[in-house]
Amino acid sequence: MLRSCATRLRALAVPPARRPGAVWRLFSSEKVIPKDYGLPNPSWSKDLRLLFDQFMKKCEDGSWKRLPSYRQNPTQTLKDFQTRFVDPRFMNEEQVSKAQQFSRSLEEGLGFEYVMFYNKVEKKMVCLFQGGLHLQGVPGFVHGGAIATIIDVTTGMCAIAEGIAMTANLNIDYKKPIPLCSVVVVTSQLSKTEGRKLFISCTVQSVDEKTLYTQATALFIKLDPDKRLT
Ligand SMILES: CC/C=C\C/C=C\C/C=C\CCCCCCCC(=O)SCCNC(=O)CCNC(=O)[C@H](O)C(C)(C)COP(=O)(O)OP(=O)(O)OC[C@H]1O[C@@H](n2cnc3c(N)ncnc32)[C@H](O)[C@@H]1OP(=O)(O)O
Repeated sequence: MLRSCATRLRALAVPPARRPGAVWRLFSSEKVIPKDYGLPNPSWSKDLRLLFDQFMKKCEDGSWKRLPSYRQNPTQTLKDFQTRFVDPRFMNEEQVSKAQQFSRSLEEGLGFEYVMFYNKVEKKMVCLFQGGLHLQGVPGFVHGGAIATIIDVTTGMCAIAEGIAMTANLNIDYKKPIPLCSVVVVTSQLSKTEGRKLFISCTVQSVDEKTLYTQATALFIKLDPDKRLT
């Protein structure tokens, strides 16, 4: 398993800016096309590609939607969020412009490789996740903090589908270690809403659904537009 992961990573020896789909600066207009990280790349295993294809098929009737995923939030989304929730005294424009989504900040194939699909009717978010070699905790297995991250991101996107929300509580039961470079399915579902509180359940399972690696519950709170975060 580790060997095949390393083989795929050798295909990534091309600098990021030269890879197809990477962020390109077009010199004439300085227009920047952000890369969508929720699409296959050479580091994706056969398992991840197969599952991706299966979910793309489910998208054809409109019941599921693939979520595009970027390193940086779209400018307008970021502006709206800051204007509504952040005290301007605590904003550092330079830092904000350089900041990246944590789960997308590692090199392709070595960190979090994932794509998410959302079913609006079922209020369900599915994340197909392959944890790379730089996410190691116990030798050969994915670090518990990395597992918590992918759960937070998946439950978080499930919550954000209801409105801008932040994690207030995350409870995780680690039941079996997740082998590095393997593919797992993270499924989260909105189970209950009480006012601004969103209760979300989550499982991390093997592709064949025979192994339950991790189970979690999360509480997200929809942000109150009358309260600043800082
Ligand atoms: C945020 C997204 C922004 C933009 C989206 C754009 C693009 C998306 C792209 C990528 C996103 C990727 C997904 C990322 C997901 C990651 C999410 C995070 O990791 S967030 C970071 C960790 N969380 C925090 O730092 C939050 C820190 N806490 C707070 O800021 C506040 O506590 C809060 C959560 C904002 C809540 O404060 P409020 O003043 O708004 O609420 P309260 O009046 O205190 O409480 C309301 C209600 O909720 C109950 N409650 C609050 N906290 C808890 C808790 N820990 N446990 C249980 N219950 C809690 C409280 O008792 C109240 O209940 P009620 O009285 O019954 O109404």
